[in-house]
Amino acid sequence: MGSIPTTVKHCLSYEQLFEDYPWLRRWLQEEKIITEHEYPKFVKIVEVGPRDGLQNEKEIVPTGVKIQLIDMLSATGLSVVEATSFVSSKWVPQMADHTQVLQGIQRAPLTQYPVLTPNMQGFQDAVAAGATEVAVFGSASETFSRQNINCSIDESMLRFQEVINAAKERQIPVRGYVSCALGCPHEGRIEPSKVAEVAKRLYEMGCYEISLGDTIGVGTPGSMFKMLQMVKKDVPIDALAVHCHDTYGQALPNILTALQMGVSVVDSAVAGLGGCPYAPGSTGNVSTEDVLYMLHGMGIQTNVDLNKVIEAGDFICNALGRRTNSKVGQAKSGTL
Ligand SMILES: CC(C)(COP(=O)([O-])OP(=O)([O-])OC[C@H]1O[C@@H](n2cnc3c(N)ncnc32)[C@H](O)[C@@H]1OP(=O)([O-])[O-])[C@@H](O)C(=O)NCCC(=O)NCCSC(=O)C[C@@](C)(O)CC(=O)[O-]
Repeated sequence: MGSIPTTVKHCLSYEQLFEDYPWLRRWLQEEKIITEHEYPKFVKIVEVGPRDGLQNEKEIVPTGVKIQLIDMLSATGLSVVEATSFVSSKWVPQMADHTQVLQGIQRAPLTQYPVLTPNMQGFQDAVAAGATEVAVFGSASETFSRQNINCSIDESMLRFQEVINAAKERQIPVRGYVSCALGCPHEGRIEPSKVAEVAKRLYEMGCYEISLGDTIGVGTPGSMFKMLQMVKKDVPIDALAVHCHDTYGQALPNILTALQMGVSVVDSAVAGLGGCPYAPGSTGNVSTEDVLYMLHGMGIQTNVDLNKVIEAGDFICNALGRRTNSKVGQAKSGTL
């Protein structure tokens, strides 16, 4: 029997075939013809600890501590550190020092420091304070939208459009959040089609990335899969991020599910800090340390130094007088 011509050999190599046609692997997986997964080679971590992590703290965290935390996180190699929120201090007193924080940090050249801006007032204040990236935050739940930002989903979209238009004029990138993507503290289950609708609106309005928030951490790999399957029909997978709170201990499996579906941006908070003041019962975000440990163990690159994140976690936990929520942080410090 003669040797197989090179072109045919190539056709016989699945890896080559998948490299040439990346959609083929996903289609075969979705049709359940193959069950192996292709993971992204690089994952971008969006560190939300200084904002989402601290916004719900009862005692006001000194501005100097927030600044030192952000500076320590900047030194880890993180390319995004969400710094603060330009929201009403009556609603979220912990973020009242937004301007001092943003102006006090030492910006690393390759790191972005987005801030939350719910409306034009927040946007203008953020720009005056030197913000170079902002985020608008909507919800897939009507009730949560009213509780969190005091308006309906439709009204919020009008406000966000104004912010996005003004940001475009200044070439300021805008990130979009969709809260309650896997459940709402008031309405319970949220239809994936509703999440997809809100995500699509934000994307079409000009948000470069849409972060899908499991605000109260009730999702499972099953609900994450169904939700993402719906959303990715309307928003390119490359423009999606996942933002998982760990209330029911499902954050890492949920993130793994998202990675298997092609998501390559993950929000997390150092030491697993956090919770939304308007989401009763929600606990902290998945910890950055645990996400990094999982990703690095899988051979996925992040350009983030895990040991330096653990140091930042130790610093903020000492300042708050509390034990880290990160399993990796606990294991490394021998306090498991
Ligand atoms: C959106 C508002 C401001 C509406 O609040 P409102 O009371 O409806 O606002 P308003 O337009 O009626 O104005 C009332 C007062 O607020 C002031 N005001 C108006 N806008 C601002 C502003 N930007 N900054 C500072 N002050 C502001 C405004 O100037 C006025 O002041 P007064 O005349 O009474 O002295 C309010 O509801 C608010 O601040 N909400 C923020 C809630 C929040 O920060 N939640 C946590 C973040 S979301 C989250 O954590 C979820 C996420 C993103 O992590 C993803 C996930 O896990 O799902």
